[in-house]
Amino acid sequence: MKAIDIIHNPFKNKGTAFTKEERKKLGLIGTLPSDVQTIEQQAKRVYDQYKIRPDGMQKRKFLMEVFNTNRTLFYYVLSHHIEELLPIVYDPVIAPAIEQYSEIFMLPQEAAFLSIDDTDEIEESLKNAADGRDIRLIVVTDAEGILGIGDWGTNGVNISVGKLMIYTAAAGIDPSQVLPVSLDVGTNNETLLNDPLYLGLKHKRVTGEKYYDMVDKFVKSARKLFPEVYIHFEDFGRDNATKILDKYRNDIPVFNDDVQGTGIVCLAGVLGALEISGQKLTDQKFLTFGAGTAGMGIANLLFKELKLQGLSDEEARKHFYLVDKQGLLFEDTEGLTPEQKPFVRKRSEFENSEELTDLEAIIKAVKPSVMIGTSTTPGAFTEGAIRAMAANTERPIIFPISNPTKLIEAMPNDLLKWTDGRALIATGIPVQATEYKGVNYEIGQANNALIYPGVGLGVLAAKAKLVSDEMISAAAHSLGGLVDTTKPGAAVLPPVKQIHTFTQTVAKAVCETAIKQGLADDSVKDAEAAIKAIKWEAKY
Ligand SMILES: NC(=O)c1ccc[n+]([C@@H]2O[C@H](COP(=O)([O-])OP(=O)(O)OC[C@H]3O[C@@H](n4cnc5c(N)ncnc54)[C@H](O)[C@@H]3O)[C@@H](O)[C@H]2O)c1
Ligand SMILES: O=C(O)C[C@H](O)C(=O)O
Ligand SMILES: [Mn+2]
Repeated sequence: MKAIDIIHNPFKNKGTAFTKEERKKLGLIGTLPSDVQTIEQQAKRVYDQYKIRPDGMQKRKFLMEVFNTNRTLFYYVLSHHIEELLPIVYDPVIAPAIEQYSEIFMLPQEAAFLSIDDTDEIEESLKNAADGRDIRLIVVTDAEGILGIGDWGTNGVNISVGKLMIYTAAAGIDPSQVLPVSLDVGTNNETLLNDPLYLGLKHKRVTGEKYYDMVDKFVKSARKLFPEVYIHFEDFGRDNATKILDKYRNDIPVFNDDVQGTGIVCLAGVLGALEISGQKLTDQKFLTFGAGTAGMGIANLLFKELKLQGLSDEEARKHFYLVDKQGLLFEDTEGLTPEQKPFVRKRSEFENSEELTDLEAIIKAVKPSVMIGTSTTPGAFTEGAIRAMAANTERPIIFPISNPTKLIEAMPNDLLKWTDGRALIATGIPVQATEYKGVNYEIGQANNALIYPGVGLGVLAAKAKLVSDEMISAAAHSLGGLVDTTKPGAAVLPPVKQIHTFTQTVAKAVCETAIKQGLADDSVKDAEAAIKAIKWEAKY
């Protein structure tokens, strides 16, 4: 290999840290400045440069340069400053980076770009992008529902890249074993279609059979080329997310982060909140505001949990109230999705069912104790609605988790004010602790990023054949007991700064459950040892 190929390969490059011996052996003599640096010195240089960049996007662009040049150094810096850098490489700054992808494009970041216009090239494309690497984990998106910002076509590849960064920084997944994938099926985003710089296919989204055939071809080619690969689906549209998950989940290890990852982090958050309030899950009434991919993923996981706690199917269903664009969802509501149908209510339960299209009126009629917002509607949790909720519930559990920041249903400081400090809150984006009447309230981050890296590490360590409901439930429960709930203002979830530790906890729970269920590879007997064996560290 030529010197230039080594220095320009982010998996191999060590930059100024190549030792004298390595420089000699690799033909790098004279291609670098003389001083040989340690990774600590390089990291200081990177971090100092990062600090002087003026805003989130500039900081992100700078970090992407490091990512493009030297993966080990990038992950060293990212994992040492995870709390500070997470919002830059991931949500919320990832949102404008996706919107501007075509304009600021520099390098394809070793992603695989699959085109619906050339489906016979899918296998070849995956192979080229992997470039001989042993791929164990794929994050794939068709970008129809990027966060809450909608359809971003091939620009959405950034979410695959960003989610994978967190896998490595939080859980120690080997970055040379991952592959971001963009399924380019076209876009319905007019801004992109009219943008001469747009880098994706310039036609409307292909749907129906042709679309599902492409997804299938991708899944089959990926499993053929990389027989153990675990496939994480991200930000597919509402009509496809659960459908695709259900198609594959009984055969191969797959995960839909918006459905399952969000379900796990919200269940963990609700359990954390109930630890603080001292209440029981089976006594709660759940209102999901936004009954789409994430909202139904959350409702379904809470529903399964109620059943695990002894409730019958029928009893458990009674605990749920779904609200979507149409208002409270009833049996006769037009446009129900297959996921929503099992959870709808009867009009006869309410005297004023016709009026239940407005959140405040719904809250007054339903009296929920838990409300989770995945509606992509900023400010939807109004003062009136929240005061109405607080009037019926001592410790209302309120999670406005729509992303990015501009779409959040309410900000924690308002929720605390409107409930006189009684609300138990978690948000999707990171929010600083906030003071109210002398108490410092820590705000838990109910973002699936707290969960999916640990789930993935557990699945990969187990070499799991499938991702079962039991593994999902074990992940949600494993976060319990990590927060000191006796402290006034305690968060409902553990803080991001502890992500390295609790990711291990989640991974162990997932891997142990796989072993117990006979879903792990026969060679895997001890979860902790299996996790340790695959953990990658950012060092030369
Ligand atoms: N924090 C997390 O970990 C996390 C995870 C997944 C999704 N999310 C966020 O949740 C939001 C939704 O994501 P999704 O994947 O479920 O999208 P989705 O499109 O599948 O679902 C959104 C739902 O909200 C409904 N909706 C729109 N306007 C509404 C209104 N005014 N009132 C009530 N409902 C309304 C839509 O009809 C749809 O059913 C996004 O902002 C996303 O960023 C957060
Ligand atoms: O990406 C995130 O921040 C969480 C989630 O997957 C989302 O779609 O909003
Ligand atoms: Mn998502």
